[in-house]
Amino acid sequence: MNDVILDIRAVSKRFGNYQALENVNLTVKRGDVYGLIGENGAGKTTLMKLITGLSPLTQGQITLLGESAQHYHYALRRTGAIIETPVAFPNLTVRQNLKVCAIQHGLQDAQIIDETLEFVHLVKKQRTRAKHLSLGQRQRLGLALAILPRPDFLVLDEPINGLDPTGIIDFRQLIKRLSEERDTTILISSHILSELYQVSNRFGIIHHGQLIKQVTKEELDEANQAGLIFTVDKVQLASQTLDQSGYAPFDVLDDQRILIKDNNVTAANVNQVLVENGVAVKALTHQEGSLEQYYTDLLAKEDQRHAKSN
Ligand SMILES: Nc1ncnc2c1ncn2[C@@H]1O[C@H](COP(=O)(O)OP(=O)(O)OP(=O)(O)O)[C@@H](O)[C@H]1O
Repeated sequence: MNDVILDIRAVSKRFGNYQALENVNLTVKRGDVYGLIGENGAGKTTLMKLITGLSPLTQGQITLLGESAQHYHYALRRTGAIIETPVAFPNLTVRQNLKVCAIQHGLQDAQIIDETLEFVHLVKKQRTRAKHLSLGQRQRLGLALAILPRPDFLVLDEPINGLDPTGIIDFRQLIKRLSEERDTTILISSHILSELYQVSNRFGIIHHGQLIKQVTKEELDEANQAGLIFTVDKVQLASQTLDQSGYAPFDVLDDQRILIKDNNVTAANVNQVLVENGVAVKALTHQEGSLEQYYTDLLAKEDQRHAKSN
């Protein structure tokens, strides 16, 4: 079984004299929810258009679902996408839009339309014309059209743009369900990094048309020191106790605080072990890995490096 769904090799894209993408190498593996991050104009949409065949490459090679070059269109049949604004026929109802999509994909079964409507929570709006939907409902219709043929791979360009907080939470759950229940591999971009952090397991950072970093969530958490922080009275004794009890990995942050990096440990258990061994726990905090912090630090370093080399 091939575990690489998308393999981008040395891809460049030029618009006239403007180099929008330069020597991009990126890999999406089966089951990934891959978060693509970058400033306005960094090249995210351009890359997604190349992947979905909406725009031709200037240089390089893209292999999608094992297909490349003249067989690429086979892979596109198994790929769904929302690039920029979702496309639907404004005068058709939600259901009619899905029906047109089903016919285009040679799907006759009415059940697939019902299932899709249920999946995106648009059953009650199925008789509403697309032009009368709210922004969040339109985004959900866009997603419905993209997932109706049950694609193996889904490309979502800023799908949560403009949604209200409930809409964002709703969309997050839809993406998680697509990944967990339907095994869809997803490439998603967003400027809302806290949201991207919650749904993605790997991240790619594009800066001025170059992919400057690919990082897993674990690596990011490690870099950001995510985990449980115990503030204790005897830090050395606490460290010995944790060592002996197998609560690794952990870091002694200073003379009062210890960070346990494993997010799966139960705070109550650690607390009990420490107290039983004569360590008083004064405070306990949960430190989240922050994609935003990681991203801004990385960009600052990158810009510094760039300034030095000029
Ligand atoms: N058809 C085009 N002709 C000329 N330049 C283009 C074209 N499409 C995109 N560009 C340029 O390529 C660069 C990358 O644009 P792109 O839309 O990929 O950025 P982005 O990372 O998606 O940004 P945003 O977060 O603002 O959506 C921009 O400077 C843009 O102006």
